[in-house]
Amino acid sequence: IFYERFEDLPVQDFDFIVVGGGTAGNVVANRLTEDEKVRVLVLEAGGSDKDAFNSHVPLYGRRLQGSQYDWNFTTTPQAALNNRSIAYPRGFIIGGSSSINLMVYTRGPSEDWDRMARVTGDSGWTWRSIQPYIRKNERFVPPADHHNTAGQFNPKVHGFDGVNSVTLSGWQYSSDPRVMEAITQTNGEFPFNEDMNSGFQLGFGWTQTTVGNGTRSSSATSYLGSKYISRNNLFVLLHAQVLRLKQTNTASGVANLAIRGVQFTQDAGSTTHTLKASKEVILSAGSVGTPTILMHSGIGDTNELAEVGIKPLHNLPSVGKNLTDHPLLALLYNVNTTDTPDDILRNATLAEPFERRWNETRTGPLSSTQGRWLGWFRFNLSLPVFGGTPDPAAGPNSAHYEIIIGNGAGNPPPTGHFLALTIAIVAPTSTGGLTLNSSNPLDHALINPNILDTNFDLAAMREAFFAVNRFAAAPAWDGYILSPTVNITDNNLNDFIRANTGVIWHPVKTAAMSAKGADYGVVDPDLRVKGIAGLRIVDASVLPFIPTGHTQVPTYIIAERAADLIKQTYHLA
Ligand SMILES: Cc1cc2nc3c(=O)[nH]c(=O)nc-3n(C[C@H](O)[C@H](O)[C@H](O)COP(=O)(O)OP(=O)(O)OC[C@H]3O[C@@H](n4cnc5c(N)ncnc54)[C@H](O)[C@@H]3O)c2cc1C
Repeated sequence: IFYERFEDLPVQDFDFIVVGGGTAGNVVANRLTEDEKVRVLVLEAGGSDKDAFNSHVPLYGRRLQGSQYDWNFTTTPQAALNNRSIAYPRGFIIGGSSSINLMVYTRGPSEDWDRMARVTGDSGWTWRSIQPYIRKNERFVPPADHHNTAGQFNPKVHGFDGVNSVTLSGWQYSSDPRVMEAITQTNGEFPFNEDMNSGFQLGFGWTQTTVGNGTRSSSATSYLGSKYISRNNLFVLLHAQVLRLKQTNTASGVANLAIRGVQFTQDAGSTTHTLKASKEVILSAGSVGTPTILMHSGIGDTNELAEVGIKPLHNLPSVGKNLTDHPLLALLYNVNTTDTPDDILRNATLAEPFERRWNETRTGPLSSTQGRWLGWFRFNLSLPVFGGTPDPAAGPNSAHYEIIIGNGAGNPPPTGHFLALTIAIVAPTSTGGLTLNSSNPLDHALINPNILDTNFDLAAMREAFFAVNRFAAAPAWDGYILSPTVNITDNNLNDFIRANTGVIWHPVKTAAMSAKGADYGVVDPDLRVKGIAGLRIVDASVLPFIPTGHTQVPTYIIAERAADLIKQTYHLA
């Protein structure tokens, strides 16, 4: 049941307290409360998604950025991006970032998972081992327009009985068949892949999204859907911002440190409450929230904490380190058609009939995202431009860059119709970090993804730019693409990249998993915090490498397995 005020909670003793009702946190809360004897409290800083219209309409997904449902973080000035600070959205709403993201569904290549298993020494993370968790999460459903999807995905590699809806686009645009034509015309450089979620990702395929019945499927709409939230052992307290974790034993010495207490506020710190879990606290506040809470609790690099006036409790220098994200560069092309969502996105009057249609039938252009196709490709690393960098990819079948084909501009200017060919570098080598600005847990942390810091990442962006130009030059686009919206030559390309690159909002690694006994990392492969009893981390921050794909599905998979690991520990049903 959802609660708005601490005073309304009917009980105060819980087996588990989940910090953050986001993508991962709601999975854990759902699975643990399958056992009726277990009582779970979720503390979520944001509010309800009920009236968040833009969160439910797939086409309007971008409108959540910068809204009341966003934490509205910004990065520190990014040296390689002309010192620009860029917006760093994270969901401030039940469902977390799954309620504000762009819904792309990618599991990454099998090599991502096998590398994670290898490095952490836990075979439970291999591609083969995680298959049951993919199935527990995924419910593949027909698209909103019920078109024939034969050849657009491979049903053999999908789950149809999970909790979280996944589908193909339910609205077709005239650009779509041209993509297929361009694929066949580009001499095998950009091959077709029927299903990038099979474990083999390379090539172009149709975008799969976390949408069902023309509506966003978030961890809130799915894992906290009506049949689960009505459980009388599941309690979700909204508007509850966790400030710190609290030690719950008094014995000194790291080996005995136990943390099962949580201090939180519902009124920006005027009043605080402290609750204790009898079994575990599960930290699921995301790649920004989780290291921030750890550090304010005295868990992190002891010297750095002392510098901002925080009393160190437990030295774990990897907390907040190695923050990594995917650099993103959108290339817009003017097109010779009005069959794009640009008009709907910029003009409320033109949007009105489509909104009515969506309200009545959950169909039409609002039922789908702008993302049409995704392509995953590798560079020839022997090119001098890469300067001998060892292959940063997870393996020989894992991509270095991604091309996202979107219909229409993300934020359309007042006139024009567009095709967006957006580049993401999915095997970046730059890493940054997250540190505290002050000892006040209500202050935002300093977030530095250090985008394009390395020569490899800049060279990769340049090469991907040339690749996109080759794809856009295919005859299939004759009469459709009129021109790029900006004139870029080899000479001004670096300037263009530095002035326009952003991120795709996939921060990871800030509380990374490492092998048991490793002298780095924050959690063991079973996601328990190293050297602390009673505390686990379950969210994107534990990923030890940035996925070769978008991060929500890896997060869901980690959360599904984490729930199983917790159940095993306590012999739960
Ligand atoms: C704009 C945007 C677009 C994206 N697009 C895609 C996409 O298309 N496909 C994809 O795969 N991935 C996408 N991602 C990334 C993906 O959504 C995230 O990687 C994933 O959702 C992270 O899940 P999480 O559980 O780690 O964190 P979150 O889902 O962010 O959950 C963290 C939760 O903790 C809460 N919280 C934080 N601090 C506190 C605190 N102190 N007290 C209480 N609660 C707290 C937050 O409010 C939030 O609800 C996108 C992300 C963004 C922001």
